[in-house]
Amino acid sequence: MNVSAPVSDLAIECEGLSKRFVVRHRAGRLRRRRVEVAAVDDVSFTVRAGEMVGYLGPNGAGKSTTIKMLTGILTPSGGRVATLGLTPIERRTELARRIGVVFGQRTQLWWDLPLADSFELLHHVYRTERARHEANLATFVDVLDMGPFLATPVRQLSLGQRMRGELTAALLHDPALVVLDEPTIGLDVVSKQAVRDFLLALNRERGTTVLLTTHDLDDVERLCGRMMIIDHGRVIHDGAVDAFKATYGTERTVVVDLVEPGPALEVAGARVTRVDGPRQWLSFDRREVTAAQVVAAIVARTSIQDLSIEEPAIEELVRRVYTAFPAPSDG
Ligand SMILES: Nc1ncnc2c1ncn2[C@@H]1O[C@H](COP(=O)(O)OP(=O)(O)OP(=O)(O)O)[C@@H](O)[C@H]1O
Repeated sequence: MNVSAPVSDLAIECEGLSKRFVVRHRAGRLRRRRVEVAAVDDVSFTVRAGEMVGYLGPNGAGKSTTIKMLTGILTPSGGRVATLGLTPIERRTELARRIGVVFGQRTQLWWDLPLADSFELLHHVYRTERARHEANLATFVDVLDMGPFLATPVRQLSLGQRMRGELTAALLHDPALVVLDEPTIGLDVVSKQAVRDFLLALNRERGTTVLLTTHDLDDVERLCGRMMIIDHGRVIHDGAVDAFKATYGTERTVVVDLVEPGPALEVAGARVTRVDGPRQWLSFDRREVTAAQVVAAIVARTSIQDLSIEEPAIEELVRRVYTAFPAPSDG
């Protein structure tokens, strides 16, 4: 496919991209009804080389389906897509050498072999230069702290250890673009941080383009300059993370565990939205008060045992986008 801009400028380009699945629903005891699902519906966007973009959406929104089309796993039902200047489904092998893909739920590691053996096998699969392979591996083992479990069979690794292995497997061949599907899902705090730091360094030091799907707004906030939100197959928001937060992500919630259950706390600028025994949820607009002010006001009134600050969930943000810009009727 000819793309209008030089390959080096655009890592991903899709226009009117769609994917429809036909599913059969039970209709009565014997009959089944064919129902068409528009998993991705007329999606257009570009990602410049060197960008880090978050692709967010609730369950079933169409994130994985988009990624599968970008990487040549699924054929689009309509529209066009170019990844690193190539039509993915036609140039799958060539593309595979130039991109890295991590699907959180699937593995590209050999289950029964020690982790290190998978890396060695991938060196042969990608036919990377030995010196480059060794140098990359040494860096990744160091940064992701994989030394202690390199000799462990993959099936015995914890989820966090395996995810570090998956990232390494996807990046050993120096891809220009890495596509990550839920890279931090289910990870403990330490592994999450290790994965995020690693991706940031990769982008900063090597200029690798990163597209990641996630449910986790925290991932996007820490990693990406830009976020797209997909819902029911359509991109309903595409813009800078900062601007989005300033518009939609202004509400925060302090969750506080009191030493003793008590009446709803009264704190200027915050309101109690839920009480469960000694635990209370206080929501506030961070343009009006800071979390520190809310916490200080609580501590001045009562003794607390613990507290945390919650970000709004992606489902809530999607709702706010719709409230601000009601979706056009599909008619
Ligand atoms: N192979 C398939 N056959 C039929 N329907 C499918 C298939 N794959 C996905 N779908 C449907 O397409 C829609 C989008 O699914 P997709 O997996 O892309 O969403 P997602 O945003 O990645 O969700 P999640 O966050 O739950 O992984 C859903 O309604 C899903 O049920």
